[in-house]
Amino acid sequence: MSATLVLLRHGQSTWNAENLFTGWWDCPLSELGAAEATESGRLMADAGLALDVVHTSLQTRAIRTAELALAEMGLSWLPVRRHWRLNERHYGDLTGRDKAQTAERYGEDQVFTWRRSYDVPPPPISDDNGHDPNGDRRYAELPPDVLPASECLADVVDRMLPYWFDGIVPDLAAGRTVLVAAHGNSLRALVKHLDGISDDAISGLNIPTGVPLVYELDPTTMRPAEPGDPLARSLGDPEAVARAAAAVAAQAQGG
Ligand SMILES: O=C(O)[C@@H](CO)OP(=O)(O)O
Repeated sequence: MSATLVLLRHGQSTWNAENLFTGWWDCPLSELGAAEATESGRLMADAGLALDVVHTSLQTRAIRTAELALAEMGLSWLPVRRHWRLNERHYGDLTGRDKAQTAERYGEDQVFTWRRSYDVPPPPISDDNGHDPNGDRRYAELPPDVLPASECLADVVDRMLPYWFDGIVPDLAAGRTVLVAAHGNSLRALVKHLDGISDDAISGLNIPTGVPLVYELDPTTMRPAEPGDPLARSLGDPEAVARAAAAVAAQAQGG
């Protein structure tokens, strides 16, 4: 018997559609994103996935994606738990900036380093940013020491893994089929752990919106029985998934 884990990046958000760095900013799904979320539910139902429990971040786009997918599956009644540790990577002072304009201003190499290097965080969010999410009430009880001002992927791995081990693994160990609805970079962090991807190689992984990734885990190790390409675990048309991943990679090309 294996333990089944489904990872789902939220559908396109309004800030994805506008090509803005989003991070912890709480924008909603776009109309297309809502349709992607519903379609992800259809894909999971067609794949015969009998979900038992759902985990989401504290961000509306992931929460709504799970709601729409579950509604499509007739599973709106499932128990759901939410945690800030599944949030998107905090984009620091890039939050709210246009990705292509940022590449024009600082160069594509610098922006690639900020977006996809493992251990270089963007500059910390500044007082004049205008889109500082940290004062939101949902984070009011977080100790100041864990509230980020900016995060690289290594930071996300460090703050996400405690929730993986303490919040999600116990569900899998109890034999539950688990859906995690989260974000491009919090899922890159989880996939890095699960598939044992190196710090260098993870920079080449881009996860498309609204595509479920299905992991069959060895219940002893809670790692995939067969490590491999995370996108090869996608439900849906592989060519469309590859095109969508390439489009994510290209979001920060200058004009
Ligand atoms: O803006 C963001 O928060 C993320 C995901 O949408 O973007 P990127 O893919 O550039 O890391």
